[in-house]
Amino acid sequence: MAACTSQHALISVKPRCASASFSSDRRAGNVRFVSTTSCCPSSRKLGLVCASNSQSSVIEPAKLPSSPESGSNPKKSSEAALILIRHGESLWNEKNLFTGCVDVPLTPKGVNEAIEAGKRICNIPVDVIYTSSLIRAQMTAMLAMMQHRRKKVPIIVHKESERAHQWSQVYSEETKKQSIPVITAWQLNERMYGELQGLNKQETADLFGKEQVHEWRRSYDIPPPNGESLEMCAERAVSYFKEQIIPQLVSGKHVMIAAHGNSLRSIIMHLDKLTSQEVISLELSTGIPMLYIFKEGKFIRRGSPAGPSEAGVYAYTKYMHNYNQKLKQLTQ
Ligand SMILES: O=C(O)[C@H](O)COP(=O)(O)O
Repeated sequence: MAACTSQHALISVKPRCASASFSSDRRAGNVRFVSTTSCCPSSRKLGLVCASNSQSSVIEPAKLPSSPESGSNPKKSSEAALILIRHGESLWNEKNLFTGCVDVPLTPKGVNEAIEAGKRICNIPVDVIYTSSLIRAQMTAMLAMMQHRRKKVPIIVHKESERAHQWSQVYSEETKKQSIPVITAWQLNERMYGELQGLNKQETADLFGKEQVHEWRRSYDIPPPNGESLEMCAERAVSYFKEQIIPQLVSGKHVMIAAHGNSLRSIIMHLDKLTSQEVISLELSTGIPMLYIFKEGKFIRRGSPAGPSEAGVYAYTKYMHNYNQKLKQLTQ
């Protein structure tokens, strides 16, 4: 099970919590604004609230989520899962270097984080995966999906040229049903860090001052030198989310997005209606999945799904519970 290793963790990764306070309403709970060095003290739940079997606010049953029968053509449903996951630790995270749009792979620790993340979401239906165009997000998505109980094969969709599209066609409907399309989009990339890319974060703070560097890293509208502010990053990431991903959820497809600290911060800011002040304190740990339920046009934050051996995400909704039952039958 992943642990709260980050000094600033959005999410409690303790699998069970005494109470649950799921809400997309930013005023409703003690979610998301966290800065602590201790790991998950129950009195100070970090960010998201975890699964609990005693969860009482169960969403009404809906149609089964995509199942083997529905294949790549899931039925229209009134409820869809949205999983957000920041990539696991990269080689430059490890070295404390500003990374931005530089395409750096995961460390072994990052690989493990992705695998652990996969275990946490292994029971949640996934019909389509979105990742950035950067390898660390793609590795994370793939490694996480290797853990999924449904055992569908994630396949990157190549549309960069007509030939790439043609040459990657699959000619078996059955095989297609056993696949999950992975759509890569530069719009989900990390914010472009401009002239900070490749610099050491600590040395940059020593040189320019802690406050200045914090402003570059966390303010909403102040860009680092020749780079993107969070606002600029949101312009492309949130537009993409609205134009490409929401329609999938509306059609009942369950979506996973593997992306980056800042592209996801901008999406969460949108989902949770955070102000530009509030988003300053929003921190995402590497490799921790977050779950939202999309229902009747609204996003309901569901916390970090617990691992397979703990109280599962199926405690959240009957809909998920039904999917889980079906999955059990299939994989027995
Ligand atoms: O691009 C980077 O350096 C990190 O992935 C995110 O950096 P941040 O914590 O400074 O936003």
